Amino acid sequence: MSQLIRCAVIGASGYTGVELAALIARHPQLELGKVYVSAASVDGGKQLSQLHGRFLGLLDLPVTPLTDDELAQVGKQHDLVFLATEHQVSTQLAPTFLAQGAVVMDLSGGFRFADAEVYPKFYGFEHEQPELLKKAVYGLAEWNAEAVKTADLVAVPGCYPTASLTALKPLREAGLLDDVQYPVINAVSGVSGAGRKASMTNSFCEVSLHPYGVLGHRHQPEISDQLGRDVIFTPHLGNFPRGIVATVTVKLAPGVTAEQVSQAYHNAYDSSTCVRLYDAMNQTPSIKNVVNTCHVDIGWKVDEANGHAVLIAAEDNLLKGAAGQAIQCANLRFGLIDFPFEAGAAL
Ligand SMILES: NC(=O)C1=CN([C@@H]2O[C@H](COP(=O)(O)OP(=O)(O)OC[C@H]3O[C@@H](n4cnc5c(N)ncnc54)[C@H](OP(=O)(O)O)[C@@H]3O)[C@@H](O)[C@H]2O)C=CC1
Ligand SMILES: CC(=O)N[C@@H](CCC(=O)OP(=O)(O)O)C(=O)O
Repeated sequence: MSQLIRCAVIGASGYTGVELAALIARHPQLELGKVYVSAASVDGGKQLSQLHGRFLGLLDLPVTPLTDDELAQVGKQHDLVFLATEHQVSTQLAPTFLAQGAVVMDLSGGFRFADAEVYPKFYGFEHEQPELLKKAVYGLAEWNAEAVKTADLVAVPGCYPTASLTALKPLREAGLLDDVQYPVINAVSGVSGAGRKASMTNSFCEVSLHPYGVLGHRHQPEISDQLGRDVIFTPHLGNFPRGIVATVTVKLAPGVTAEQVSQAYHNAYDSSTCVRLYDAMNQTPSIKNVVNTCHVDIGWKVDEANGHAVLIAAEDNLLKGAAGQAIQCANLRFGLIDFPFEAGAAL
């Protein structure tokens, strides 16, 4: 493919949006077109690198307010539109860009469920595009690559589901999990997981380390839906900026050995450039090893005597948990190189 794919980012001043813009700007086969904020945003017209100094020299371009005039053009002027916007905003914008002929990658949860009934219960709004829910493809890149290759609307997974599903799916698909006992997922996220907008719960003096969304977080149905079985999921907010560690306790099917578990991971991921395996936990996956990368690191340990295993996944919530996975999906959809995973790629 010689022609560059022209990309727009909606919500570019946000934490995932700016990471997307930076990945696109460095991608040899993508071209960064316009980057947008809401029509009335206080940041309209400012340089992206003025809002995020880390990208000075790379993202010296203004953020454009998404006015009605702009809205009428985005999907005509770009081949690919990334939505790094809040869930309901994404559901309102996606149909317009699709109708204009663009491919849409949505980082929100707005299209992650085929069943519209999930939305009032877990997202607090009625979904107004139930027909699009059936067309959207869940963009867990290592598991849905074939479907992503032909999708016009990709629902990029949530950050916690990416870590949890990457750890659990190899065992589930290989039939190694016990049928009765729910996998138990405890995960800790850095504060950027909550976005850039100020709020009391995310303010410096309020954040310590605490669970939230207990038995009611919207990522529980997302993980269960994609895994094909119920789980217990408890997220925690930690006092660091970015990264997620998910520690998952599972009961194994009767007689499953450590060797079978190891084999399932290698079968699933040996050809993946994104997933790194920590065999036998000689090292423990940690945020330090994945932050500012697009990798998800997986470790595990099996106790054959009691039939349980502990699985650990670590990722950068803004990269493999959001923008990096969106770029993986764009690579699949447009038949591009495996950037940013190919040798020598710098983030
Ligand atoms: N943060 C994370 O770790 C992850 C986030 N996600 C999802 O990705 C999406 C973006 O998250 P995040 O980057 O954290 O969010 P932020 O709050 O950091 O950014 C939101 C962006 O959207 C813009 N925006 C708000 N309303 C509109 C609108 N009507 N039209 C256009 N732009 C708008 C905001 O700018 P302004 O308000 O100035 O217009 C800002 O640029 C969310 O759906 C989130 O759930 C998914 C995985 C991980
Ligand atoms: C720390 C924190 O607040 N994290 C966010 C999850 C971010 C994410 O993955 O976003 P989606 O909403 O797109 O699924 C939360 O728990 O709501």
